[in-house]
Amino acid sequence: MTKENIAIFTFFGATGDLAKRKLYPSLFKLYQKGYLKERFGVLGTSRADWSTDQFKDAVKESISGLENSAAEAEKFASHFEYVAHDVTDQAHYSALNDAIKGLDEKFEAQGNRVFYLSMAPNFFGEIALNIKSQGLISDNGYNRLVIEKPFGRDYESAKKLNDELTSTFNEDQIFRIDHYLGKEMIQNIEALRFGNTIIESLWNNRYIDNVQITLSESLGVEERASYYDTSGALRDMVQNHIMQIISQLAMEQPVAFTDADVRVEKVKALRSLRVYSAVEAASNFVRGQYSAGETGNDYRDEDGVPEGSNNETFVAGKLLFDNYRWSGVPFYIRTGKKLADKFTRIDVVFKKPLIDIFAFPQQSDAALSANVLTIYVEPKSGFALTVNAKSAGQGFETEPVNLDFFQDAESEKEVPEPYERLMHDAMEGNSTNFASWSEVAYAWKFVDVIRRLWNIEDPQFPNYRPGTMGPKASDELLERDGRSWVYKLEK
Ligand SMILES: NC(=O)C1=CN([C@@H]2O[C@H](COP(=O)(O)OP(=O)(O)OC[C@H]3O[C@@H](n4cnc5c(N)ncnc54)[C@H](OP(=O)(O)O)[C@@H]3O)[C@@H](O)[C@H]2O)C=CC1
Ligand SMILES: O=C1O[C@H](COP(=O)(O)O)[C@@H](O)[C@H](O)[C@H]1O
Repeated sequence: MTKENIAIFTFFGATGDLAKRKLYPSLFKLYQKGYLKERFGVLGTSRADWSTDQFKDAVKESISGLENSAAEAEKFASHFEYVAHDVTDQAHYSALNDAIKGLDEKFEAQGNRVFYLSMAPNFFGEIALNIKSQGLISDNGYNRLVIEKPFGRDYESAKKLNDELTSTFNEDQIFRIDHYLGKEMIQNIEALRFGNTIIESLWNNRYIDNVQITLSESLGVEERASYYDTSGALRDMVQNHIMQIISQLAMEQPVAFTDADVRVEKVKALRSLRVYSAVEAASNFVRGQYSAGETGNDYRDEDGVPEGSNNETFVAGKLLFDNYRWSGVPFYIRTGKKLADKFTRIDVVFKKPLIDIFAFPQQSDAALSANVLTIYVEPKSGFALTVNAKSAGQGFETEPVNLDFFQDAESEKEVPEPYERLMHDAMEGNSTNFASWSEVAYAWKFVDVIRRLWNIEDPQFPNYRPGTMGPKASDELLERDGRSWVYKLEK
């Protein structure tokens, strides 16, 4: 049976892009599924001088197409209220407090509060401090802070932010959103590994040759240059999403499938990630920036990108763990904008059999292929294992064949959107799929070395064409180890 959640949400940045495109539709889906019923309220706030009716209209607009009837949308929107407020104006938090208390009383929310910061990160610390000093914390229900990315821009700034947040909220009240952790197939990594003896027993350096993680995007920087040009692919995708994926792939089996136990293992994995010296970083990481394609612009000529920007729109790298399970197994990663296609996949490449008995005495021309387990995260959800099998026929040739599983359209429909899943988890107090401070800290320490190196070296940009899989140096990174990317473009 679906359990009803009871809470008052306060959305800071309520008129913003993320709130309208993702947060209200996700709350609405929770409402349609019965996780939210009567006892929830939403206070939206930002500087815009909106009335509650205007806010309700914006909410209805953002869920249009999802609702079954106008009455359903109206009923959902009746839980929303708006207060115009500048988060830097301390005195005005009392208005928010009154509105939250009013909603709490109206919807009998028992003092449960979720503060969702969907604003530019430079406001996060200040809002958290004011939530406490201006008395927005309830003393009868729970108080949780959901916080958007980016969490700092290096270790130092992240630490400062964390200190500000933890002066109001305890670690178990802070939910650092990483929407990749809300994706179905990322969550499936744990099921696949710890639910299958045949996989977990081979999940180590005796049997795995290398692991490849690709987060490929076909769009360019679009309208987000002001943010993206100060971030770049390393901070935007590697420090958070890729580090989270890698920690799930590399961690040891948790004692139990609880948030505390999973976090312990993810942190242990990240602690054993080798933090490079500058020299090692230079040889193990490559960056790229896209040029004009047949239609678009060079990145440097995109709207809002400063002339001559050295910001990277592509990263590839090789990561190494210094621990018993993974010593000697490279984890190759790559991500970038304006690549060949939009997809996310993980390829786990197993070692080939030590002896290829079919190659001797020359019974077969074809060498055995390495077994590859591919986790397809998006756009399709599923996994495939390539194994060598005998080709049908008189002779004895082997060929790789696929054992695969893909979710069908029916089950895809059941899969919650990442934000839907994560907001539900936050109400449930389940932080398994949120980044803990220690994970964030270790990820920054790893990334900072590369960033510092790139800040002082002048790159040769642009160095890749749209529609490719990035610069040549990304392929060379693997070729030099006698390997290649499993996913490559057909020539
Ligand atoms: N958009 C996206 O796809 C994604 C966004 N994020 C993260 O989500 C957060 C929000 O992003 P996004 O929605 O795109 O940003 P927007 O710029 O679209 O929205 C910012 C919001 O903050 C409000 N705001 C700005 N200054 C103040 C202020 N002084 N006091 C009160 N309200 C203020 C704005 O309203 P007003 O101007 O009326 O005050 C607006 O509602 C960021 O941390 C971003 O990194 C993360 C992943 C994806
Ligand atoms: O966090 C971010 O992720 C998106 C890619 O997310 P996806 O779910 O569409 O794969 C990326 O475009 C954006 O730059 C980054 O901030």
